[in-house]
Amino acid sequence: MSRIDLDLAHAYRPNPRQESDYALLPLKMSFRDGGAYALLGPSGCGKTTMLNIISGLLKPSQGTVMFDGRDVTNATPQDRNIAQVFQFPVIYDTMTVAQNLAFPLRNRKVPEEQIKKRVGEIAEMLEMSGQLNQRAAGLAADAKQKISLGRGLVRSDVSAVLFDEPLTVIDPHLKWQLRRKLKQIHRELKLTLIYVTHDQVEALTFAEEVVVMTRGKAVQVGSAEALFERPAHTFVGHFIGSPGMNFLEAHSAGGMLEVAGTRMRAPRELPGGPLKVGIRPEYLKLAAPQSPGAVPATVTLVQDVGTHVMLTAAAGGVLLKARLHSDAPAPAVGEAVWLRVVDGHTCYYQNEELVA
Ligand SMILES: Nc1ncnc2c1ncn2[C@@H]1O[C@H](COP(=O)(O)OP(=O)(O)OP(=O)(O)O)[C@@H](O)[C@H]1O
Repeated sequence: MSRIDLDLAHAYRPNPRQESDYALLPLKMSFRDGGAYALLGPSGCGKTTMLNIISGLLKPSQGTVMFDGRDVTNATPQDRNIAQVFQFPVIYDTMTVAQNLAFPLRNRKVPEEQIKKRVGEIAEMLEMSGQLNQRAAGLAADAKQKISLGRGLVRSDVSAVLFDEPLTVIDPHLKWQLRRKLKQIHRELKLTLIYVTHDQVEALTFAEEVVVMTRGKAVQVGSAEALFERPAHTFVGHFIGSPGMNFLEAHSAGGMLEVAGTRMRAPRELPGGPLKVGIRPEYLKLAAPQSPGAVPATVTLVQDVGTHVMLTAAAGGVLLKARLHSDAPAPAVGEAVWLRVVDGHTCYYQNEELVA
């Protein structure tokens, strides 16, 4: 297992001049030895580029990749000792499940006894013990992908295991199980795992730390809780959560804050000038008229989804979402309400970056 340090940028085109020429803007990042990471972001943000640079399939156009302090920028994936699991199964159809799982070990001339033991362990973790002697050709797509996962995890001496959207072909029910399995396997094997996905639920359930990416930038690296409670960038606020964080234009001066046309005392020290106030739907609450931290709003939609009521209300030219308890009486569409937008959970942004 290795600690991985990146200090690099990548442009697919020669002579990059502007930000948009880069698939990855200059970044410095470290992956802890034995950590479970997810690279999360929308299509085209640079996740696969970063993964391929780590594996050695792609050389960064500038900068370095270090494994345990060793410069591996010019090393091949084999030299880096990386295992990779791709979106679609990469297995040998003519071999049995056991032979497929054993393949990476036989390649490395691991003694047969150890191979048998390790293959047995991995098959058990993936609940494939009963299929070990079956030919891969006859198996369903998700069983084949489980073999691919197993082949990625079977060697204990790899620097890291990299996954590129490995659950795409898996049906939703099994996806849930496999995500939990991978987490359990990580706890047992303590491998360094890096997992690319555009699905926040997948990232947040699997990883200890999630790297949130947008347009060639890693905007935040943090735990699920940190990304939820203190998004470092408005993009993270939008992207994480369902629905994402609410944002309102605000202005701060001399200890006072004006939010959506309502002046209030600033709850803590804030930088002066224009700000964005961010509050998650989970923390946005109905409040008494004129109460501290609240702004007036008009209800535009009330959706009772059983576990909670999702309220949509217009304030300061934007639509805010509030997740309310189902058992409390919900206001009606068209009703004038007050919503507490400023409390202990509120985050403050300037130029899209968290400032308080
Ligand atoms: N081989 C290539 N040549 C030129 N441009 C590329 C190449 N591969 C990717 N890109 C561009 O680099 C940017 C980042 O792509 P990348 O595939 O890393 O994103 P991603 O986040 O993995 O997206 P997806 O989830 O769609 O795979 C995109 O603008 C993409 O069009």
